[in-house]
Amino acid sequence: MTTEDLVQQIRKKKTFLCIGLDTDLEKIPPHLLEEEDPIFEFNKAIIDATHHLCVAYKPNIAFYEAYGINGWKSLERTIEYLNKNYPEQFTIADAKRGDIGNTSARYAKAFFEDLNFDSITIAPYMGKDSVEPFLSFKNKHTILLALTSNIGAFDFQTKKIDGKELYKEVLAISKSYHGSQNLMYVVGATKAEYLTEIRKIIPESFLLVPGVGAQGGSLQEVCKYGITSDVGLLVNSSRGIIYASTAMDFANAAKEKANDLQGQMQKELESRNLL
Ligand SMILES: O=C(O)c1cc(=O)[nH]c(=O)n1[C@@H]1O[C@H](COP(=O)(O)O)[C@@H](O)[C@H]1O
Repeated sequence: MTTEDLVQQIRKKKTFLCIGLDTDLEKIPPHLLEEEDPIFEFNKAIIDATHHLCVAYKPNIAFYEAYGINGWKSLERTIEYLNKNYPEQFTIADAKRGDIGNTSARYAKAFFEDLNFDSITIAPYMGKDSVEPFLSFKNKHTILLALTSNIGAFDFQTKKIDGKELYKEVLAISKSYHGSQNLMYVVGATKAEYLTEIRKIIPESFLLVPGVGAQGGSLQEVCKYGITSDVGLLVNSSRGIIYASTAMDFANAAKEKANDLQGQMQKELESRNLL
């Protein structure tokens, strides 16, 4: 999917919500455990109930790898279901990969070609040759971790090197990578006040912003500091939406939560004349 297609979807649906499919057998409604593939059945129900309220889905790969071959099969069925039934959705493999060049090239093949995701999250720590193999895929997007939502972000990301915070170096240096037009960045919603500085370095790039909902980030603050004329934001919520209820009505409860966020997003877009 191109960035232009994504922007068009955001304007059409009046939402920049990304729903995180962090599907955990210990948290899904117990009645689903009787199904042959409970993870897929849960995802399918959530997707069918919420697709009109969001523009992206982000399965976090850890939640699938945790169940071995069966988990991987559930992931495969989920991305196939999305690509077949909702091809307008932007899909994010939250895999946080990145390795020496030839290994990164294999990760890229796995997620972009075999599974056919639109994008993948990547850790920038190993540098240029670990990121560029992902950037060589046309209309596929590489979402580089810049300033993450967790407390550990302060261990390294905000530390200064030659007087400049490391996350700012990640943003500035990555712009020189071959294929950098395919880059997006992760900035945690819990770090919204940093977005003013971030936008000085990457004024237009799309940001994946997790941390609204369970981690307490504010959608309004994220918009205040991070929104662009093309919106430039995908705001993710996982647990806050998908685990709204563990009863039979779980998909409907998830829809209500997504609907609430969509309404707030529409308000933010309308108040800035971005629709
Ligand atoms: O790359 C991510 O998506 C990510 C980056 C980050 O800085 N913080 C963060 O929470 N995430 C992911 O976003 C999701 C957040 O989930 P909730 O806190 O349940 O909404 C999880 O899948 C995290 O792994």
